[in-house]
Amino acid sequence: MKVGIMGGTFDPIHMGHLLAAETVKDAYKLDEVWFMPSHIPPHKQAAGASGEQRLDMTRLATEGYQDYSTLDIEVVRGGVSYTIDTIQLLHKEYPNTDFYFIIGADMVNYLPKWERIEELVQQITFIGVGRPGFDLHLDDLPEFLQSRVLLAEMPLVEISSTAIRRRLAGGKSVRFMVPDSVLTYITRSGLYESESR
Ligand SMILES: Nc1ncnc2c1ncn2[C@@H]1O[C@H](COP(=O)(O)OP(=O)(O)OP(=O)(O)O)[C@@H](O)[C@H]1O
Ligand SMILES: O=C(O)c1ccc[n+]([C@@H]2O[C@H](COP(=O)([O-])O)[C@@H](O)[C@H]2O)c1
Repeated sequence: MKVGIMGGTFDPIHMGHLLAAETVKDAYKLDEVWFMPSHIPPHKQAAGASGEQRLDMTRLATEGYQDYSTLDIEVVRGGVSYTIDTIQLLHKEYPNTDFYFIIGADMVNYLPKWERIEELVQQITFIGVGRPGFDLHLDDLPEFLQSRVLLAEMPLVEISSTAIRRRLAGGKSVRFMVPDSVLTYITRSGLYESESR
């Protein structure tokens, strides 16, 4: 089985994440995509919403799609969510599955700084997608990475969780930027009413 892992802070999950997953799934004929909220992201400030809230929103966004699901493994593990630790666990639990890690162009450029990246690229293939404001090409990456990163073309989506949080704090609409079920959750729980970061 071929499974895409869409890792993220998902604070909140938005249409850019969902479209990236779908485009890669289609381009590389993956059987499923598993969305995986991190506990503490390795390279940025801790999330605004709690791990449980980000899991709830991710579950709402993926439920009802039989080829999408949500993995709670990093939130349950706690601590800083280094991908190398997670992938080692996933390989143990699913020895017959090929994993592909889906990332946006910002993360492709940042790959050389990932924890134990030399080891990680031996264990997983990355698939990068475009994101407005970030160049997506592999020439600047070290050679050991270039052959382990595939690219997929996707319609560029100029949406970020940061912009969504800002809009909500400013009382602006984010309808159609996030799934309706996620918007209802945000509104009911009063998340992002003020700008925390
Ligand atoms: N609009 C987008 N198009 C393509 N990829 C995206 C987009 N938004 C996020 N991604 C990718 O999805 C993954 C998870 O992103 P993340 O949850 O950090 O969202 P974000 O919008 O970048 O958040 P923030 O604005 O809080 O930094 C990353 O690999 C990121 O590059
Ligand atoms: O393992 C690392 O060093 C590492 C560094 C940066 C990002 N990641 C992972 O990449 C995914 C996207 O990261 P982020 O911070 O954009 O949500 C998420 O699953 C992170 O845990 C992992």
